[in-house]
Amino acid sequence: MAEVPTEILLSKRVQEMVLNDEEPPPTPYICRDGDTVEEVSAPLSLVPIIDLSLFSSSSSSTPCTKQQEELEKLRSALSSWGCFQAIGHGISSEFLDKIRQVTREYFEQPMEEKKKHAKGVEEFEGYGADPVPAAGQFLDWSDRLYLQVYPKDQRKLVFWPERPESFRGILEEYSLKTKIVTEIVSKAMAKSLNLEENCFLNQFGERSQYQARFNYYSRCQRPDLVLGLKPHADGTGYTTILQDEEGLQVLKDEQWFTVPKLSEAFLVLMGDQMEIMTNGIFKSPVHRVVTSSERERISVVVFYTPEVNKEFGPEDDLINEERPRLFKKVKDYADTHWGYYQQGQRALHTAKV
Ligand SMILES: O=C(O)CCC(=O)C(=O)O
Ligand SMILES: [Fe+2]
Repeated sequence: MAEVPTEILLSKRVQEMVLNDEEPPPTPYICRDGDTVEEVSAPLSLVPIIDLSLFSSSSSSTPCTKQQEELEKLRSALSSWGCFQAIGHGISSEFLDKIRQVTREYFEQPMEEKKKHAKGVEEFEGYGADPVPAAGQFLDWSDRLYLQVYPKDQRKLVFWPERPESFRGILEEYSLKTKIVTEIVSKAMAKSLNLEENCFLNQFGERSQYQARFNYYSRCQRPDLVLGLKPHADGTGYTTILQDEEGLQVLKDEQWFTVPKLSEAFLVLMGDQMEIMTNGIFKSPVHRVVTSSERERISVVVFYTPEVNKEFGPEDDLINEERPRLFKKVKDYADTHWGYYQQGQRALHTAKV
């Protein structure tokens, strides 16, 4: 088969190729041949579950025993896995189903409808795929809609779908609700490290960034050859991920652990910037998405990142003789991260002292 240039492939959607029966996947998507790392399936994978409802009465300065136990569980989860499944977050299961449903409806629309919000191959926002990666890097077997949500004055509404009609309203509501959850999580993370509860919120700043990414992972005839999303760590502060089917895997102890499907939960996953702020105590885990030959998968991801141009670094109280400073103060780390990501590499070393 003749090689199709990457730019041409990226101007066409994976979903389109699957619907047109243009499989097996073209070469730039083939990245798994000979992949030998062990995979641990969902029932056996013990991704920690944390009940956020135990933290919401956080005004009290002396946490009760149950809260204290959950804080310890949180600290241990983030120091080993770098992620946890959040329950008790205050967002109803009906609403989570609603956003999953509207995401599916969005992607199931005809291609012309989605292409109304298409991004250029070098842009971030809008409907399409990631910008063209560095030469020799693989392409992801997925399609996305990527939107800046907060600060509100940064929204580019031209990319916000008008169909399904309920889409914008549901995204607005989901963003407001996840914003509240990130406040609870940020405070709980601080308390779990015996820090002042607002310290991370202050580091993220008043104009912290929320980007929403809606992912559509088409089924693939050869899931053994492609990945929905290549292995990477997030360049964010942290990320929340709502899924409707299994497919996300987190690397721990040199094994891929599948994140189990829990309809009432979403995954909270540390990005590199939380690893920096906690002086390396919390881990930003490598993760990836595998595809299935039987069903497609959607996920709704919110990237939560410190405000643009704001310097941040390890909390002073986490630097001591036993744990010397590991990271410098940095700013706009997400940009550095992106440059490395496009070459299939991590950027965390650039922040090391
Ligand atoms: O779709 C998922 O489950 C994970 C998405 C992800 O890791 C990302 O968008 O960075
Ligand atoms: Fe990610």
